[in-house]
Order: sequence, then C-alpha cells, then structure tokens
Amino acid sequence: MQPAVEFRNISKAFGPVQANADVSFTIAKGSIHGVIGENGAGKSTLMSILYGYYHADSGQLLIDGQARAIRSSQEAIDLGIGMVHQHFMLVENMTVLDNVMLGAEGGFKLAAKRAEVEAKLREICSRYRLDVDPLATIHDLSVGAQQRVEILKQIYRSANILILDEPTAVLTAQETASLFEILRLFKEQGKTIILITHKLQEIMDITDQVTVLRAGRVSGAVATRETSKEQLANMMVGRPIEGNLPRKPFNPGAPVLKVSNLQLKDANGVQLLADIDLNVRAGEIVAIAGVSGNGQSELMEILAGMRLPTSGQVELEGKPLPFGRRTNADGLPATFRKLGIGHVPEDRLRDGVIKDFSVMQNTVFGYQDRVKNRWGLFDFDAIAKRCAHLLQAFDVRPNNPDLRIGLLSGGNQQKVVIAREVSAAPKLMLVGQPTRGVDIGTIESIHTQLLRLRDEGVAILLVSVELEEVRALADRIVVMSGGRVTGELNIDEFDTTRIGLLMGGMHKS
Ligand SMILES: Nc1ncnc2c1ncn2[C@@H]1O[C@H](COP(=O)(O)OP(=O)(O)OP(=O)(O)O)[C@@H](O)[C@H]1O
Repeated sequence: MQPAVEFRNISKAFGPVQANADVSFTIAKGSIHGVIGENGAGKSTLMSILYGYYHADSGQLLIDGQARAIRSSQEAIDLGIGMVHQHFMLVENMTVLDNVMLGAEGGFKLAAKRAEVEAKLREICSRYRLDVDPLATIHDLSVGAQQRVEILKQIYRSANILILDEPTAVLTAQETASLFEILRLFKEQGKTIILITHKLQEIMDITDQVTVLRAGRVSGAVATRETSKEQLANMMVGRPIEGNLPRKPFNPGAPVLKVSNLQLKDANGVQLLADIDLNVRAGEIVAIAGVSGNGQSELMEILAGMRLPTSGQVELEGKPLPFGRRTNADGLPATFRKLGIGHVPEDRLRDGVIKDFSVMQNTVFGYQDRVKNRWGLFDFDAIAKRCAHLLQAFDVRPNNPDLRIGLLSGGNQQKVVIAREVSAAPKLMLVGQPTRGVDIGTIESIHTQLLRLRDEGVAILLVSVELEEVRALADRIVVMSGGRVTGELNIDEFDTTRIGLLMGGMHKS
C-alpha cells in the first residue's frame, strides 16, 4: 500500500478539551477512507490540522511519505490537499468561473485567461461528469450544484487528496448518488478521498477503510468489507444502538395546530406555498416529508413567527396566531414561543443559536421572560442551575456552560437547541431536520425526547428529508412537493415507493 496521508501520534488540546489524543493511522493512496465518530470526537479538528487551519500540539504528519509541517491552508493546497466544507466558501453573486479564479489566482485575470480557465473547467466537468455550468451564478444553483462547484474548484487546483466533511448532510438522495459517482471516478484516477460522515450506510456503500475516533482517540480501524454498521456503531459509542425505539399506542387529543388555506408568495409574486391545509393534534407527531426546497422550510418559518404568510389562517388551540403584530420588543419568534410554540430551526447556526454567546446564554435565548425574578431582573442563579441540569440531561460535551457555543461541535450545538426547546414545555413543537449532522447515539436520544414529548401530549410538527427518521417518529405523514401538499398517509400505510411518487409531485387522486 502506498500511503497518501499518515497521522503519527497527533495530539491537539483546546484549553482543557483534548480534541485529538495520540492519533495514528494511515490513508492509502487511491482509496476512499471514512472517518467516523460521535459529535465532538475530534474529526473536524484532525482534518483542520491536515488542512493547515490548526497546528497539532505534538505528532507528525506525512504526505506522500514525507514529513510535512503544514502551516496554512495555502501550504495544504500546494501539497495537493483540498477540502469541501460543510458550509460552502462561495461568493453568492459571482459566477462559478469567477469563484474558481478568485480562489486560485488571487484575483481576476485578463479575458484571455478567463477563456482558458473556462475551457479547463468544462474539460474537468466532462471528465468527472460534474454537471456544472461555469458561467452560472452561484445563488441560482441548488445546494447539490454548489457542492459540485466546490469539488470543481478543488480539482482545478490539482487536489489529489480531497477531504469531504459531511458532504451529504445537505443533499437529497439523488444528489448523494451523483456525488458518489463523482467520488468513484476520482478514486479511479488514483486520487484519495477522506470522507467524514455520520451515515453508516454511506460508509458501507463507498469507503474502502474506516477509522473510528472516540473522545479524541482512535477507537477502531477496519476494512469496510470486514465490518458492519452494527460493529461500527459499537466502536463509535461503546454500546449497541437499538434499531426501533419503543412507542406508546397512538392516542391523539384535541387539535392544537390548524392551518387553513395558507398561501405564500415571494416579492416577485412566485407562489412558494399554495393551499396548505394541515392539522396537528395533541400527542401526535405529524411529519412533513419531501425533498428539501419544496416549501417545508417556508411553512415552518411562518409557523414559528419568522415570516408573514400572504394569506390564510393559522390557529393554535382555536385562536388565530397574531401574525404581523409585534407584541413586545423581543420580536415575533419570542412572541410565538410565549404562546407555547417551541421551535428547533432547520438551520441552527442561523436561527437557533447566537454563536458568540455562551452555552448558558443560548439556553435562555427566546425564553428571556421566564428567567427573571420578581423585580424583572435576570435570575442568574436560576439560569445557571437550569443550564447545568440541561447540559447533564442532554449529554452536551464538553459540559461547560461558559464556553462560546460556536466552539462546540455541530452536534453538541444541536443538543443545546433541543434541550432549550424541549424543556420549555411547549404545546406545539416545530422541529426542522433535528438530527442533521448528529451522531447515531445522539439521534437515538433526540428521538427518545421527541417521542416522550408526544406521549406527554405535545403536538409535534416535524420536517425531515430522512425517510428513516420519518418512519421512526411519525404518526401521520404529509408529503409536500412544489409548495403544495401532495398526499397524506398514516404510519401504518408507510410505503417508500408511494411517498417517493408523492415527493416527486404526483398529486393525490
Ligand atoms: N476552536 C476551538 N476552541 C475550543 N474547543 C474546540 C475548538 N474546536 C473544537 N473544539 C472542541 O474540540 C472537540 C472536538 O471537536 P470537533 O469539532 O473536532 O469534533 P467532531 O468530531 O468534528 O464533531 P461533529 O461530528 O459534531 O462535527 C469538541 O469538544 C469541541 O468542542
């Protein structure tokens, strides 16, 4: 085996947190190597060391057999290392071509040079079957296409080692399949891929070798063909993961949410939501299934008070929601929370947390009024006590209330958001993609929390693009396509083919 990357005894600490501890493993040239581990296990830190963002405190890094000190991303790029981040690094109002040139050339060049780069991009696109138009503007592209632009950028810069950090978290099933096609072609050309993912099926489908990290250390290394999802899960969390969670019989109560004839148009008059009718009863989980971008996000934003509908009625326990009436200085999201609507937003970084605030402050965000004493001042003792309880109960790691939340790993930020919203005892809980970027052990605990809420009589509206998640949680499934409800079925009628057809826009008969 010819090694592309060797980590030798790499350690890295952030204050008291040992993010990587004595990590040693080798990645073979021309292979697809999976790196898995729980949230906070140290995957991103290790990749950031490889990509020159962070320096290891100790240990050695070898690229193509040679010891290298990678001091910056530029040095990593010069060594042929490319990285596709979870959050794309693209300038939205520029074209694909300009984005590629901006990064690679340090500025724009003459028209002749542009034509040359464009031709080269077209050549790369056809070689790797990347469906991208170099002259398209980034903000007109789907998420999947934007990711292909990131990959194109890396290939253009002659990356031989490509790091992908949870690339499929934002992709549809079809987009994932086409990404994997590209990665296989990449491998066939002798290039090396490092894939970080929480989806064990993907590891089984596409990798050759897997390294498991646990609490910063290597806890397992196996050839993919010699392992199973169950064994990998066990290596990750140190215990077997149950397949199906137990659920109590379905016993719905009174209607809590009633949406009638809801319409939403954007500033240009484009219809984003049309004729939405929807009910959720107490003690019921209604899941909205659909390919992302079919109106689910807009619907949740309206129900959470973050966006005004164009027309239609929404009632909470028989009373119309006060759209457009700001009743206090907190703005609508806090107002709606006061009415008993909990919200776990789809994009936790944008809408769920304030990155520069502490973990403790973030456990209060949206519920400020509940933590004031009788003189109207913040009761800091109560806040600290409540936060300590939540971090413990939801297993947030590290358990440090004073840390800026932006420094927690993605999955641990999500646990804080869920802890805050679940503990607020809502009547209606809106949950968008609750387990995106979350490890399997944590998925199990988030699902358990949501089922417990349901059993306590909370009405839950879930949006998820993961059909497995829908199947695990829903009592009733509503399918959306093109801003409309295309069908509805009870969980005992669950049928992947039928849901797939409805997701593709086949209307109910
Ligand atoms: N800049 C930083 N300052 C302080 N702590 C950090 C910093 N970056 C990471 N950490 C901590 O280091 C640990 C490892 O984090 P890392 O992001 O590498 O985990 P991960 O395995 O990628 O997790 P996830 O799957 O949730 O993305 C975590 O406890 C995290 O909070």
